[in-house]
Amino acid sequence: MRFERVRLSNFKCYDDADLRLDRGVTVIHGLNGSGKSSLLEASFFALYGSKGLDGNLGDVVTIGADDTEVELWFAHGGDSYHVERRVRATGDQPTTAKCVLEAPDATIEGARDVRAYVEDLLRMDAEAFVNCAYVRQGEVNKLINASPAQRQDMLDSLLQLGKLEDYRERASDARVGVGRVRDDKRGALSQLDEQIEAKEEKELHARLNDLQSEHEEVAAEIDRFDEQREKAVETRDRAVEILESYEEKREELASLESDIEDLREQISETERDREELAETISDHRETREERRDELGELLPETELDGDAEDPPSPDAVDDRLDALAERDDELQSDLNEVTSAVTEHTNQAENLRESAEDLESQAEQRREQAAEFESDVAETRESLADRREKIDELGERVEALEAAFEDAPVEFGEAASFREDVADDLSEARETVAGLESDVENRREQIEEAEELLDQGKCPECGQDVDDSPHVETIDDDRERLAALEDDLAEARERQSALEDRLERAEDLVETESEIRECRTNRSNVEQLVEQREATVEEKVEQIEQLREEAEELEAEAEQKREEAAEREDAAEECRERVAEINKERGTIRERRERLERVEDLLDAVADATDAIERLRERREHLEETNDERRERLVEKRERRSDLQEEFDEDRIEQAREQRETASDYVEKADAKLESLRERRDDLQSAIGGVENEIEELESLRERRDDLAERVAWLDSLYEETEQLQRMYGDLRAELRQRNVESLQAMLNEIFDLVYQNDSYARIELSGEYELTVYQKDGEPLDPEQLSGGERALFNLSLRCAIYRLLAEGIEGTAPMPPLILDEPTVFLDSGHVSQLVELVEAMREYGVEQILVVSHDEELVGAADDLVRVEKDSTTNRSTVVREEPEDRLAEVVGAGD
Ligand SMILES: Nc1ncnc2c1ncn2[C@@H]1O[C@H](COP(=O)(O)OP(=O)(O)OP(=O)(O)O)[C@@H](O)[C@H]1O
Ligand SMILES: [Zn+2]
Repeated sequence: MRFERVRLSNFKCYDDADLRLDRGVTVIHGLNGSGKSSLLEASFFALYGSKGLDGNLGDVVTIGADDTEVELWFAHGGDSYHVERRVRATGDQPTTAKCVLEAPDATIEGARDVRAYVEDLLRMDAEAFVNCAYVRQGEVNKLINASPAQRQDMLDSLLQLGKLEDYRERASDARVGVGRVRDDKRGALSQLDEQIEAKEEKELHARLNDLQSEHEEVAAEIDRFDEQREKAVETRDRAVEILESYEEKREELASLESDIEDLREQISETERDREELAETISDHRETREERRDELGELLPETELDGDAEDPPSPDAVDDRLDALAERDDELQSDLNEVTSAVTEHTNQAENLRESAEDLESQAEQRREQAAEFESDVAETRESLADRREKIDELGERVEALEAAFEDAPVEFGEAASFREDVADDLSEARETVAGLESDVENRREQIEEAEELLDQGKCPECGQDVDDSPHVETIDDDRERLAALEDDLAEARERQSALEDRLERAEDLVETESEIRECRTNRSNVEQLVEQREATVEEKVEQIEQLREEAEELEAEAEQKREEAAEREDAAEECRERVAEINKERGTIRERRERLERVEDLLDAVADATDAIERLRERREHLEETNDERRERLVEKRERRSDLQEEFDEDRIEQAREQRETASDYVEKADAKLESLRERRDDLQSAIGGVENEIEELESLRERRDDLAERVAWLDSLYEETEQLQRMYGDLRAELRQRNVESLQAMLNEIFDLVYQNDSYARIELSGEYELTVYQKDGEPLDPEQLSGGERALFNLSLRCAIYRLLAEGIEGTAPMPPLILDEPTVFLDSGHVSQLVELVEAMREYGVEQILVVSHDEELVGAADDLVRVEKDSTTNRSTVVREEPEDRLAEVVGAGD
């Protein structure tokens, strides 16, 4: 078994640490308190949980943190495993919040199950692990101080010798159990013996003999009495028989008397019945005659053949009745047909009359409509004449207005544009007049100013004083110009007024033009209206003609309908006559049928009477026969009675009575005797049965006793076997222990020799009772507790390694051993012994230990490592880290430092 990797989080002084571990020797080094031991403790905790801890579960959680996580990967027996635990320290009690072990074949959850699985896998619990593989810091004296018994327990459990003890105890339990059963059976056996003895004392066979001989005597006496009794019974029975035969005869006589009386009575009763029957017959004959008379009267009124003496057969009457019924049915169906024909014809006549009326009223409507249209046409024609006058008027007006354009400056239709042109010219002319008026005004003012200046002697142009008047010519020019302007103005004014006249004329023309247009439109509208009206009038005239034609047609149709209605009416009347005929015929048929039915009844009555007469006559004859028979029987019975009366003998009867009494007395007495004898015999019989039963019981008791004795013998031998087995397991354990003790002692001596250099001690002895003794060179024994501290450390190491080897060699292959873990093994050792320790580690590796983990800060041990792990604690945060170092580098460093 080998640790492959351990990962921590918040475990004691670690925040997070992840360390890979290889085969061979790994040395973990670092300063005191840096966390080396904690690293090993964590791995151990991963495997065993709280059982692997010295202290409280909560102590492993970093102070101030909520929870810690530890994961360990390890290889075992060729498979890989991974176990993970999380401890939560919040709340009152630290708890395992998670615990999972992933094995190749399963995943185990829960602290208890995981621990059980690990114990089973490694075949050791936490205690055993510590004892063989994990030498904890400061536990140097643990094994040395232990008592031999403790050592024995420890080694037995490591070597699994405890199992043998279990077997031995089981064998012992079995032995005790068998012993208890055997003792029970023995008790039962002695009880049986006692019962058998008690039964034998009763001398059962002698008693059986006595009872049997008495039984035989009683049986013989019973036989004798039986014989006597039988004879008496015979005598008695014979007497009884005789008496009984006489009794029977007496009874027969009595019954004969009563029979004779009965027969006589019956005969006379039957004769009375016959009288009555004769009367009934004559009644029936009378009735039959009456019916025949009535038939004689009725028959001639029917079409039937025959008379009262030779009446027609009922079948002939039936045939007649059937024929009449058939005819009646025919008439009935005819009647139905004719009746419905009456209804049909009447309905049709009614319908035809109605439609004639309807047609007539339609014709009337047509005529009224035509008259209405005629008056409409007359009215329309009058209004048309008015309209035509209006058209002529409008034509004249248009002609009058058009005359205005004959001497006009423009053609019809151009008046509007003409007016526009004139208006434009006029406004131009007005502007010209205004412009000229203002020019004239300005010029006049200028001239007046110049004249004023001139009057004052100044230049009219520049306002300078004028010596002579050089500029006077200018005023004259101006005056000329003013005159010209005034001429222009007059001219312009004339043109304006001419244009004003012309505009007036243009506006008149525009107005005339629009009036002409209006008149024309009106005329064409009226013309159109007239045209329409004329068309309407024509249409109406045509309609009037058509309406009148239609009225005539409708009237003709109505006339036809009335004729048809009359025809229907006639047909209905015919049918009604037919109904009357049918009803009459049916009346006669009914009468004839009633008559025939009466004939039928009478024929039935005659036949019934004839039948009754015949039946009654037969009955009367039968009664006569019966009475003849009875009379014969009466004669026989009287003869038998006189015979019996002769046979009676009173003496013989008396004798028989006496014999019967004597015999009966004897039988009674014999019965009483026999009863007491039989009782006795039965008592004897049951006494014999009881004794026989007891003898049988005795036999079965003897059989049971034999069986039980056999079983006790078998239990004895079984008890012996279990005893042997118990002893064997005990011996085996002692033997195995002895062998282990010898091996362990040899290994212990070998290893101690290897590590202990001083020559003080000869050998170490391990006794069968696990006493440890160290022998000095001079042969003096020494308790290991008396050794020096360093010697004790070496002794302890040797013992642990020896145990480890013993186990490894003893159970190699089946359960690979855990890593050998040494925590601070160099404490108490001088430098020389440290070298020896290096040797021991080497030796253990050579013995085949797969993985050795050593915690030490000793340089020499560090030098011997395959892998080196340094643990450091940050002094400010107080948190530890792990680093893997290369041993060569370290060596070089050490060498370098030594220079
Ligand atoms: N729950 C905890 N939280 C934080 N720190 C802890 C906790 N428990 C213990 N420590 C600290 O962790 C350190 C670990 O001690 P450990 O025994 O692992 O050291 P070491 O390297 O083996 O020392 P030495 O060489 O003296 O044996 C100690 O300094 C201790 O104070
Ligand atoms: Zn430590």
